[in-house]
Amino acid sequence: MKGQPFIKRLGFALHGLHLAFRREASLRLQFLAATGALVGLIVTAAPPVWWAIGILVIGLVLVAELVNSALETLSDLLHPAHHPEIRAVKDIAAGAVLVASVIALAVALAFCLS
Ligand SMILES: Nc1ncnc2c1ncn2[C@@H]1O[C@H](COP(=O)(O)OP(=O)(O)OP(=O)(O)O)[C@@H](O)[C@H]1O
Repeated sequence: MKGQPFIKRLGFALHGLHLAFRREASLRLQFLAATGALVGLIVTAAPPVWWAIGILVIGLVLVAELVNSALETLSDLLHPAHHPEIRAVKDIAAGAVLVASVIALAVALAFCLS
């Protein structure tokens, strides 16, 4: 499947986003939070630098959540039974989402205090 045209690869990526959004409640929640953050930037007429920072941290959280979802899906397919290493994979991926979310909260706090 290597060397597909760009439009096809774009289709695969959009399919992945659609699947993740349909399957993962946590991604839908993060998306809702991201929408809330963008509305907050609009209503406060935030300066461009805060838009840039806000969009970066929103992207960081959503990307972490998408990678976490992909790893969960792969783990469940390859090893549906309980295994300490599957637990490690899932917990580390969840840790990545936690780190991204704490960074996003810290940025939101800094914005509120600015
Ligand atoms: N096959 C497994 N072996 C060992 N531990 C597992 C396994 N599946 C899940 N776990 C443990 O349960 C936790 C939750 O796993 P699960 O796949 O339900 O992820 P989740 O974060 O609840 O998923 P979602 O993001 O879809 O809500 C994992 O972080 C891990 O600690």
